[in-house]
Amino acid sequence: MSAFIRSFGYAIRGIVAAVREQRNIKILFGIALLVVVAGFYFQVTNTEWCILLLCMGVVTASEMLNSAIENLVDLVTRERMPLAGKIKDIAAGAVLLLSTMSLVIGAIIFWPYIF
Ligand SMILES: Nc1ncnc2c1ncn2[C@@H]1O[C@H](COP(=O)(O)OP(=O)(O)OP(=O)(O)O)[C@@H](O)[C@H]1O
Repeated sequence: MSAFIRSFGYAIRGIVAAVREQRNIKILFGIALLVVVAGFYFQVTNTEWCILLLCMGVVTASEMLNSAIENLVDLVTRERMPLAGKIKDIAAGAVLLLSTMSLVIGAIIFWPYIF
């Protein structure tokens, strides 16, 4: 059990490190807060809450994984290398893809409440 609690502590430390290091994650937390406020204001349904929470979790987690990959690449090499750049670009592309999808999902959910 103590090993479980310890690994939970490491994970929390990882979240804190990612938030401190990555400006994008701070922005994502800000957007998530706005979405939560809008969700309460428009009183979205339970299903819509689940979809919104899933989107926020997936986008934030993908940004954290992107940050971990960037750190790993920098650990392996600080030299400018095409492969290192490609790895970082692919990881960043994954975040962009999920963020765009989540933006569209958010628009689909909130559009009928706003207009
Ligand atoms: N080692 C590298 N070799 C080649 N291209 C790189 C390398 N590191 C980063 N890049 C390119 O720069 C982009 C941004 O990378 P990253 O966010 O790590 O910033 P950086 O260029 O390393 O500079 P900094 O970390 O100081 O902001 C990557 O998506 C990639 O295209």
